[in-house]
Amino acid sequence: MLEGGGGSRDGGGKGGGWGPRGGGAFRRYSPSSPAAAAPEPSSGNSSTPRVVVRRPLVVRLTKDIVETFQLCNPNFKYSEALNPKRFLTNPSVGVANDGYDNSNSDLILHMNSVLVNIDTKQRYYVKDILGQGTFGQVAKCWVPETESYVAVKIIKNNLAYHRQALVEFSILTMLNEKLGNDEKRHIVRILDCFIYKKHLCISFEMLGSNLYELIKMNHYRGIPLSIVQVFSKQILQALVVIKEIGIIHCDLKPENILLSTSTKPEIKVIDFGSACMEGRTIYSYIQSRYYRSPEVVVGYPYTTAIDMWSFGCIVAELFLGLPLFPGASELDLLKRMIEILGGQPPDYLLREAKYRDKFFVPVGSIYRLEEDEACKGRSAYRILTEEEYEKRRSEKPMIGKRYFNHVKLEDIIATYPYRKNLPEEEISREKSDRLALVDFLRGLLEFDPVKRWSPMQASRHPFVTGEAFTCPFKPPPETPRIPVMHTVTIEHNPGVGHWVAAGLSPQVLNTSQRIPHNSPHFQMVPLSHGTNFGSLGSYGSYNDNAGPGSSYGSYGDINNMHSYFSPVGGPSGINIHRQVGGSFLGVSPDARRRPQVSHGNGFGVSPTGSLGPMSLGASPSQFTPPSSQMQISNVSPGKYGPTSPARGSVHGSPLGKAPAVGQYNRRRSWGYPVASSMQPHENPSQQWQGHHSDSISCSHPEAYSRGHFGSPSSTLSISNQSSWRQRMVPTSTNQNLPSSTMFHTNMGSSHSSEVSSDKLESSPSLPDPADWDPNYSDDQLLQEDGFEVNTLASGIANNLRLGKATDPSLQSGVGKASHSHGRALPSSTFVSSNRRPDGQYQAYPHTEYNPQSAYDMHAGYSRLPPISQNSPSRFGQQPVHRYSQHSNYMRGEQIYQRGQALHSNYAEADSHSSPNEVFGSGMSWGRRGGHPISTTVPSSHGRKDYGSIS
Ligand SMILES: Nc1ncnc2c1ncn2[C@@H]1O[C@H](COP(=O)(O)OP(=O)(O)OP(=O)(O)O)[C@@H](O)[C@H]1O
Repeated sequence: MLEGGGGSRDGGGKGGGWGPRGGGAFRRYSPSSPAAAAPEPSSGNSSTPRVVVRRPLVVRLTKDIVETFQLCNPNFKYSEALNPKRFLTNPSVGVANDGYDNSNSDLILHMNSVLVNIDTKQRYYVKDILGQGTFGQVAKCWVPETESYVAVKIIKNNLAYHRQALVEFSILTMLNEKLGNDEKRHIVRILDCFIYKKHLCISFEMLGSNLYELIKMNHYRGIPLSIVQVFSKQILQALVVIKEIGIIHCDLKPENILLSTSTKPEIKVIDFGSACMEGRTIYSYIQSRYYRSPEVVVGYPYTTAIDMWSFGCIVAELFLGLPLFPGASELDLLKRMIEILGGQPPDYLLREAKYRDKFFVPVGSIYRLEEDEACKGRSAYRILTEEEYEKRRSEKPMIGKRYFNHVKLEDIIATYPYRKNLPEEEISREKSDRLALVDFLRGLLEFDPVKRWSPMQASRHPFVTGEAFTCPFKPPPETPRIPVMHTVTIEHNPGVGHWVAAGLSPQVLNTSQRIPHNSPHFQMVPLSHGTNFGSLGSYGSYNDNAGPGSSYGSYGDINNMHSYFSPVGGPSGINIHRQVGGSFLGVSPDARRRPQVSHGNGFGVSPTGSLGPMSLGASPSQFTPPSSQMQISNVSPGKYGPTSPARGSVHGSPLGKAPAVGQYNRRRSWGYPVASSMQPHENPSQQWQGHHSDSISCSHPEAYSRGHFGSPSSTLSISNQSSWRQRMVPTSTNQNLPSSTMFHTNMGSSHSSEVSSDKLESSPSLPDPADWDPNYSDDQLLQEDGFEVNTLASGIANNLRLGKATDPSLQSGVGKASHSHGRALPSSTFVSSNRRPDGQYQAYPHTEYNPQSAYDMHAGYSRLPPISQNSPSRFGQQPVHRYSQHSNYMRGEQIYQRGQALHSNYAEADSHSSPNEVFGSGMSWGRRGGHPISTTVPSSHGRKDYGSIS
């Protein structure tokens, strides 16, 4: 760079530095200036330009560049808007929604994009992408007012995803309300919800890495038991609440448990996008395979107990660093369970299981009585051998390698290498802790869902409480009842309903649906009129005993008992307009049956205090006047994209989350005939024998009631959570909800929706899962149950429309209320669908790999080191491998990697690490002296190469 001595402010640049501050480098441009007019001669006189090299060139060229330019030209003005955009969304070419959306229906985001909640004027400045998937994108956003970051999930401009996101929103809002400001809350906070450019946006508190990433950072060595214990306790606290309000998460796995940004070891459960209500289980293809419960695998009606199975798998994996059941296929998964745990799913369950014959063969009379002494201990079914399976299905089952040196759970845990240099007394303490762990896992990984411990029971285990473990744990009864009058207040509003101002009912009952007989689940359930319970948490139920239809949150009688789900009243972004007697987001799946209900018979359940009318689980009378009939389309939910837990579905769900496919083969299918999912609760007089117990009886199944959620006065509004750090939305008496996301019930509009949706779904074919999923078969695309078509999300979407269009974007697209249909329909892109031979549709998102996804979700939030794009999230890996079989086993591949890495790394074991070191520098804890992996495969693949586990 030339420095004109004459022009230099410090007299020839002597000691003046370079640039505007140092002077000497530039001077204001002036046409009359000799320097500007003509270069100075390069002779050796005093005005000879000279090269000044004081700081690195790049620094000199860029530091204070704006001021430098302004010095040169006072008219120069810096405008960020003129900067070239750094796109965060890929592809970044706008092809729909006036150029705002890409071909995947994703909102095209770039650095510093601003998302605005039009109602509250809250602005979110996009700084990065935290995750991208079929649902849309999760962006890390800056909120200037609070000077903090939030995670905003921006849903694709697509009806199916939109609906599904509403379900997630509803459920999370409900959970958030339930939790209030509970210190011990371990469920992600939802902060705001709004529509921006036709995209539903949900903002969450910002969290850090997930548990899988944590394990990975620890080189797939288990984390110390003390940490496992802390996390277990917290996850259980979350599960207690989730169960209390009758929700099944359906996708619990390490990836969906995130570390909080606090300095304590604290986790939060995320991703309720697959969740459903107990008793309203539509989809049988749920849960990520490694964490899939046996009853789900064999197709038996499931309950919240499936989350406990997943939880057991997670606990084991946290300790071992490896998944306990890394099944390469469902047969393999079952075989591993049977091998490691001993035993198998009980006969009563197999008898009723939809897919029993796919995995089991009868080896005796299936009608023999379990109590029959001669048959005791012997099952009427045996799992198929690989050969039998192949013969039956004309395809070889995928069988993965075994990674542990031992077969039985007890041995795997006991022989897992201790951390190096552990003092003797530490070793003996850990030995005892491991015994407790085994006992704990036994209660969670119980084949019989009835005997499997509930969250409340598990949380009493010495492994969690830290008490000395001496003998097999006998859990307390599940739902000890407490007198209702001590816990609830009831308002009676004739014609409107009752509101139990406390708690939400945990359990759903729909006795009108298939109830397996001869099942410990159901056979002992003496139902009678008026014995429907709206239970209050897991500690009590309210027995109104007032006759048919008088149950809280349910209606009907023994033959037709229904429950409701009207979860949202609204967090800040959502409003509910009550029309024709009430409106709700998350209508009752039973809507079609409402005519059966007599007006005013039902009761609603409402959380205490802040909630007004219109409850979640309100009586039908509150939702639907006798004269009006909520109609929900009879078409299959899947047709429109089930709101399924099966979002990730590679198999079926139009919401198929392609990105997730690569990691877990998250095959899911559509609903199966919903069977009643009564959750028995034990007769208080009976003592559970824990997992050793054989005697389980069901007393009254609890009617599923829902506390009011979304009252108009509402209260449920997120903005009421005054202590929330991220309080985006000003408390407003006007339901705190942005007009942009107001929902109106639209009675009787289902048919039109059907038509609309049909159109949407008629797009061209996409890859068939059969092409890449080894386990795929058409019959696994589960048929939808006609009744259950109208479930949670379906209800939400089919019967609501986005109202008040203060957001211009609502004039069309997702936000647009269809006059005739009353439905929110995206104007532009929809998930491509593929009509299957069985008449159902499948839709697949056009998700592409996003090379830009080297997201640093940790920066500034977690003390954990940043994770490279290719390492951590099994979801973060986008669909390069989407339709590849290999992609399904990516994690297995990692196991190979682990096997290799272990040998070199274990020497640095730090035996004295404390739990808190997890969050301190490095991962100095959890290192072990060896590893129980028996099969070490040459690691020719890098982490990016997602090879097969087998
Ligand atoms: N509150 C949060 N804080 C930080 N990151 C988050 C948060 N919520 C989500 N993420 C990131 O975004 C990713 C996707 O979020 P989420 O799991 O809710 O979406 P999803 O479509 O349901 O994903 P999945 O395919 O894993 O089921 C997560 O894996 C996580 O990395």
